[in-house]
Amino acid sequence: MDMEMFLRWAAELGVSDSFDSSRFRDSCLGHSLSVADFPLAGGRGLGAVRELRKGELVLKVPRKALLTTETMVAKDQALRDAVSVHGSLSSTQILSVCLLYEMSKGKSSFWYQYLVHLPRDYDLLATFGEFEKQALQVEDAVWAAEKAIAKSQSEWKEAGAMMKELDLKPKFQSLQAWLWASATISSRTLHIPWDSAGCLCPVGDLFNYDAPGDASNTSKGPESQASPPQTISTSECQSQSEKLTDGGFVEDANAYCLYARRNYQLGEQVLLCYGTYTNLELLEHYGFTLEENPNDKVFIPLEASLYSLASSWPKDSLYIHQDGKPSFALVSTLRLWLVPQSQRDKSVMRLVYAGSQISVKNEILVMKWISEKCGSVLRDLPTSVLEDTVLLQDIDKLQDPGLRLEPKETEAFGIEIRAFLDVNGLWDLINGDVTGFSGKAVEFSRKTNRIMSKWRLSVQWRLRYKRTLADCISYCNEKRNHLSGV
Ligand SMILES: C[S@@+](CC[C@H](N)C(=O)[O-])C[C@H]1O[C@@H](n2cnc3c(N)ncnc32)[C@H](O)[C@@H]1O
Repeated sequence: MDMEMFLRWAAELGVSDSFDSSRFRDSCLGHSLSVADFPLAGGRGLGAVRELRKGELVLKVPRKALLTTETMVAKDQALRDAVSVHGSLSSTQILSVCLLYEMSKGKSSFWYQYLVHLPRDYDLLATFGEFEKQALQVEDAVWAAEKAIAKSQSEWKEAGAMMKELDLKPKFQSLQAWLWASATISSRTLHIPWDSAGCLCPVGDLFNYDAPGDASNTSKGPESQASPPQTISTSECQSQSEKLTDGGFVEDANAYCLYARRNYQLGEQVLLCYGTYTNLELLEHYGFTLEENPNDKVFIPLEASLYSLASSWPKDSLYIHQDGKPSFALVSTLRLWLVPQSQRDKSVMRLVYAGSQISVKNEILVMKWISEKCGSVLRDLPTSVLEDTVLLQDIDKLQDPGLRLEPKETEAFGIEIRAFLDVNGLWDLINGDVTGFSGKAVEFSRKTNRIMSKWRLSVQWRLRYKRTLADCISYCNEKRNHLSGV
């Protein structure tokens, strides 16, 4: 019902998924898209209500509906004055303050119908507590979380004077509120050319994420040669569709235009590509990871001499793909590194830069080196793939709203789950119901559930990392066997 009011409000502002927005005053959706729940791929999202073709315009959001610093300031003199005084803040900090200010207006905000549908909580790295952060285990990831947390705190402090000047209520000035606003902006804004902070795009920010590289599928839906169904002002935006497979602000239309990035069948979730991200970056900026991410990269610690040798390949090109294959640059660098310095002559260098194998012996050494390195990284981590798999199952049990644990189940809990229950003082709650006599399901507080979701994401991330290393070991060993003719 609430959602219906929101979609009607958006329709009144001209948001539309139809060629003739004036015919659809009750809802801005229904011609191409509808809001639906996709529990395995992002939760609330947009589904196709008919077959959609790649490149077709599926949603148009007029400029006046967008939440940008510009549109918010245009409606409020006090905000305009504060923004002009605090020009030293970054545009993202300014947009965060504007968003909190707009939230503080409650029902009197022009965007109230949109604001009430924003998520209450986020799982971005900057919102992780100590326990969830340590659960990432891998040094680079823990460091990324620390950096994100510290950045949010310092940005919040810097924006303090502006929030004070706007006389925001204490709850809107809190770090908690700041984390909410900056996570909203990080995970929901779309790019606009006139403000690097981007814009919040009502309805347009309901699209869930599809990794680039998967957009090539054209076989599922109808063939693109068929004559196009009538779509919204296609002519206005078509010239842009080559450049923007997913969407962008179109000056001529004075609106944000979003396009189908591939063919979709009726009922399928319509996805948007927000960019190319590794799983750690997805976690940092959007608060989720993908089990299958063609852009994921696993970095392993390498010797300093290897980095200096790899000057032809940037440091961030030395990694392992999610499917376990070492990157081209990593293999090339190692080929050279494993040749004794005295033998690195012109012919060797030529082979290395051409991306060719130097010799069977060298290639075997390369595969052995990578496999052993991955093995040692895996051994040095506190838990194994198997332990993490069991832990994820246990977290899922704890997250089950109808949770009723048998005593033997809690006795079998591993160290980490015990530590979680200790740190959060939850043993009594668990044990109280373990007797089974109460017949009542264990109910965790909202705060505990939030921590659990983040902890689960950390375990999911590190498990995916370890699986990639294990796959890399198999890949290298297979290659070695093949090369040695085993
Ligand atoms: C722009 S919003 C998309 C709409 C969002 N699901 C909602 O209910 O408002 C982006 C957020 O959706 C979620 N999300 C998007 N794509 C996802 C995916 N493929 N898997 C899991 N979560 C996803 C993440 O929480 C992300 O921060």
